[in-house]
Amino acid sequence: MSLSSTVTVTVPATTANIGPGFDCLGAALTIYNQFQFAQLRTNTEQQVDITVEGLEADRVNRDESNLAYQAFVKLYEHLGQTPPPVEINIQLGVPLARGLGSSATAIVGGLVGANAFAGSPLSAAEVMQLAIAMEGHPDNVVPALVGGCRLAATTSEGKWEICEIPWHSDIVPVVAIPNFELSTAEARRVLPSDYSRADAIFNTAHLGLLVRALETGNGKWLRAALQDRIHQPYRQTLIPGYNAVQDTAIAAGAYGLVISGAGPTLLALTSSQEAANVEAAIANTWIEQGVTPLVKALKIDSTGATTKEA
Ligand SMILES: Nc1ncnc2c1ncn2[C@@H]1O[C@H](COP(=O)(O)OP(=O)(O)OP(=O)(O)O)[C@@H](O)[C@H]1O
Ligand SMILES: N[C@@H](CCO)C(=O)O
Repeated sequence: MSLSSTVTVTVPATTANIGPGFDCLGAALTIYNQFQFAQLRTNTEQQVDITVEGLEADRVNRDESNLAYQAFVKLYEHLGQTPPPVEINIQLGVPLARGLGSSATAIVGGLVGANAFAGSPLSAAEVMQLAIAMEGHPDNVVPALVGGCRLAATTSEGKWEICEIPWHSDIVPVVAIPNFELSTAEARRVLPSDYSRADAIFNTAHLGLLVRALETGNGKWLRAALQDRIHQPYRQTLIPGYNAVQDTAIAAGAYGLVISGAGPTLLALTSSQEAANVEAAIANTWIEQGVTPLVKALKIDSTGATTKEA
């Protein structure tokens, strides 16, 4: 099998949970990270040479602890092979630790890059299983790999069943990315380990309604469906100004506003008509609350990770 000498993997950001879909629902967004892998020619024991450029580049590790490299090694370990020495160039467009799936881009980039580098021995489904195992939950890595909005559920054999959730073209995702980080680990620590039957029923009903609302574009359903009792009530306190921004976004015409992934980015869903109003209202209110956000209307990426080999 002929092996590629350079592999470039482009991976979209993702927004996970979307209100009631904690740890099972996520969508790919039109912001991207790029990971380029090339053979490292060296006479030393050096295994990896990492360069990072773009947004917040100085915040990413350049040693063997780098998550994209860890994923690269993981795939070779899975194959029972020693990973080759590799040069990795990372171009960052997805802000780090903001609830937009930056870690998922690194995991997907490393696994997909290693698989292509090794001559594609694993199927897309096998790469997906490895990615979910590395991230610990499917809601970022699955849409990062295959694009679109995806619901993931385990089968009785413990595998993952992935279902595409159609996203109505008039529902616009607006992200408000604040100027501070919140690690997923920290945002998971504040969650309880048990929930009441009432909360379980509440989220089951709202997730069902959300799936239908996303598909049909029914605004009345969407307004009700974005409520959640599993993670948001516990995480809101980690995000200054959350309630004020939510109120103002809804007053400006958003169907609702939720925490993107583990936060602190906030995600408003709105119609294309109201998107500009909602963007301005969120930005002004969060600034009044002392937080400087970057607010952007995005689209759903329908492709997921793409690979170029040279
Ligand atoms: N491009 C990258 N290359 C290497 N490591 C990365 C990259 N992007 C993120 N990481 C690692 O992932 C960490 C952030 O992961 P974390 O799960 O806390 O946030 P997130 O993935 O951005 O948010 P969320 O999971 O809520 O969407 C970073 O601190 C860094 O260690
Ligand atoms: N479902 C995850 C997404 C962030 O990785 C969480 O909310 O913790």
